[in-house]
Amino acid sequence: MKTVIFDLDGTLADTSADLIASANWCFERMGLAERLDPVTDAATAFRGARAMLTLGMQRAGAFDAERVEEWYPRLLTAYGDAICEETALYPGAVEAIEALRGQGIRVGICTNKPEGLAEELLRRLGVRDMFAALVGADTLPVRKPDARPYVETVARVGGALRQSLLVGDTDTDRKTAAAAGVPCILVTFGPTGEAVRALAPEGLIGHFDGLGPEVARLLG
Ligand SMILES: O=C(O)COP(=O)(O)O
Ligand SMILES: [Mg+2]
Repeated sequence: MKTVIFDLDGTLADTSADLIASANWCFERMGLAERLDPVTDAATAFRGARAMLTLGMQRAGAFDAERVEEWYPRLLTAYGDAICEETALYPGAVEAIEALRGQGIRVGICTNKPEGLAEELLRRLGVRDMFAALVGADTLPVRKPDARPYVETVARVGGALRQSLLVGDTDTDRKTAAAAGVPCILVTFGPTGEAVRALAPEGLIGHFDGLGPEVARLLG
């Protein structure tokens, strides 16, 4: 009944370039000269569509919360049209997940990407069938860091909460795991690097090679 639940953006896949391209598509149409950078603004991309819109508007000195909400669905539509141009799974992700599955460990995805976009991306990456369940930002009325999407993902893969953990990349994942009362492994290969240590996760991995040993240590 051991279960490992994965975040998607910034954890399983580097989606930053395609996310930022969709934000820049919006800024162009909004008449803003500001553009986000696919490398230096990657951490903001992993915080999602609203975070990217907010940053671009703030930098342009044109932040407007209503305008963020107005452009949010447009950004998602643009993103959905070009969701897998530059996006790639992180090295070793497939092998590490297959190894967990080979040990009978259940695996699922709990993401703050809207469910339809997450389903589409995983299909394009050819890995949707590896996961027994996927819960997205709009699957339930609440999203991470609320514990409910995580608890629901564990239930949908047929796992037991007390023998589960979350692998993620941000403080949202760390808070979600804490709210659910389960361990959290954070990845250090993303744009925040070793600084994720400050979030005091129960485990850290710098490469997917390290996942199996960390899961064994934390779930026994
Ligand atoms: O789109 C977001 O807000 C982040 O998505 P994630 O939860 O898969 O990292
Ligand atoms: Mg993430």
